[in-house]
Amino acid sequence: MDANLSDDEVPSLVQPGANAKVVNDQGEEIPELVTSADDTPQSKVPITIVTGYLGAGKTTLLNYILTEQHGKKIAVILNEFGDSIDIEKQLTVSDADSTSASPVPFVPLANGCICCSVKDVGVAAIENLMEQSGLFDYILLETTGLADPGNIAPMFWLDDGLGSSIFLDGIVTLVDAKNVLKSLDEGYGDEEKMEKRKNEGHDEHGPLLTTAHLQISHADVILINKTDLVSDEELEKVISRVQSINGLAKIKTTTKSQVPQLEGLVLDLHAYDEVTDADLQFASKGHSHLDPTITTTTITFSSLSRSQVDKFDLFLRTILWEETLPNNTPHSPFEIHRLKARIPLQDGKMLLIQGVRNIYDTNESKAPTDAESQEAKLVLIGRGVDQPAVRESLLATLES
Ligand SMILES: Nc1nc2c(ncn2[C@@H]2O[C@H](COP(=O)(O)OP(=O)(O)OP(=O)(O)O)[C@@H](O)[C@H]2O)c(=O)[nH]1
Ligand SMILES: [Zn+2]
Repeated sequence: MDANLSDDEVPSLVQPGANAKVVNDQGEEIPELVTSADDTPQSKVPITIVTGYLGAGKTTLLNYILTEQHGKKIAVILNEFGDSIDIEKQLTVSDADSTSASPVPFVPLANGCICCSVKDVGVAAIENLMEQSGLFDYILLETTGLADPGNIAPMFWLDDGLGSSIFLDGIVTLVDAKNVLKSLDEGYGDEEKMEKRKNEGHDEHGPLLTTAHLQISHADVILINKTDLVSDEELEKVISRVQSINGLAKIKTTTKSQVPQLEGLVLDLHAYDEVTDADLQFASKGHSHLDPTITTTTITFSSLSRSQVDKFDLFLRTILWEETLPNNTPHSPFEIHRLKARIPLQDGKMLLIQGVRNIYDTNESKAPTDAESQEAKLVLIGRGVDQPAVRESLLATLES
């Protein structure tokens, strides 16, 4: 399977403005802000997506969790989300079969957990599973080694049908310490592969994105596993490389996927409903350009007035939906995988923004406490995000 997915393969349900189209006098479509979900009600079941390259230790992690004391009834789903084309097929199948679908087979496990091993059923399986809710209060979804979390996450984050019963808690990516550098370099310097992609009509620039990049750039927690197979020196190299790609994720090293604690590392991450000061502080500690393909960049600026909020929103829509900069500012191509922002407002409130690929969600929260940074921060993960033009264009848009 070709794991290097491009934008035109993003399933239509996550396209911006797909639900609501507003047209102005000139007949131009005015993009609508993705409206934020209300605070997650208690009845919603959290889902953690466990991803990672082939053999990285995903199943080992799930088995470890199921034998640990965590006081939760966890449903484990082994799934094979392929690329977006498969997801669309799965959605169609789920519609056609929803009345006749047989109940998902459950296998009882230790600790009151249940396992439901479904392959190639995708969203339909989870919907069926939800009909049995009450049986469990947490879902762990193991995706295949080739899945792109950037395609999977939005289905659980914003899709209304599913969003009503479950919510995306976070994405945990397992990394094989022994093999990850090789996987990340796979697309680099491979002229033949790049030529083939160009001929297929992909707009490539620079080294190819590998599946390993996609899984690291979308992660909220990264577990660098199999530490027993590498030297301390090699491990340091892996940590630096992973950090240079994704400066937002929490990074932990593990052997046999044995995480030091479950809470906050695998369960209850709240990665999509909170944007903490600490998250962003970590990202802005500075980064090296160890990976030529994907990096994290942090743009800081001062608090915004109400009228600047609209300008900020215009900037976001332009970079996320048009993959360009406002006012035709010249720039090299860029592609944003993940975004978080925490923006103090001059009226004392705080704007919290989350994004995955081209969808984003804005929430307003109470004023920051004295201990928290009063500086506005926008963190971007993706390719080409650290070019000066992005920062300059944001500042110019805010001042316009
Ligand atoms: N040496 C070593 N082996 C490990 C470690 N963690 C897992 N393994 C082994 O690596 C192999 C793959 O682990 P899995 O947990 O099945 O990996 P996975 O990510 O689920 O693999 P796929 O589902 O095939 O993508 C198994 O034989 C594990 O026992 C570790 O920390 N060190
Ligand atoms: Zn597995």
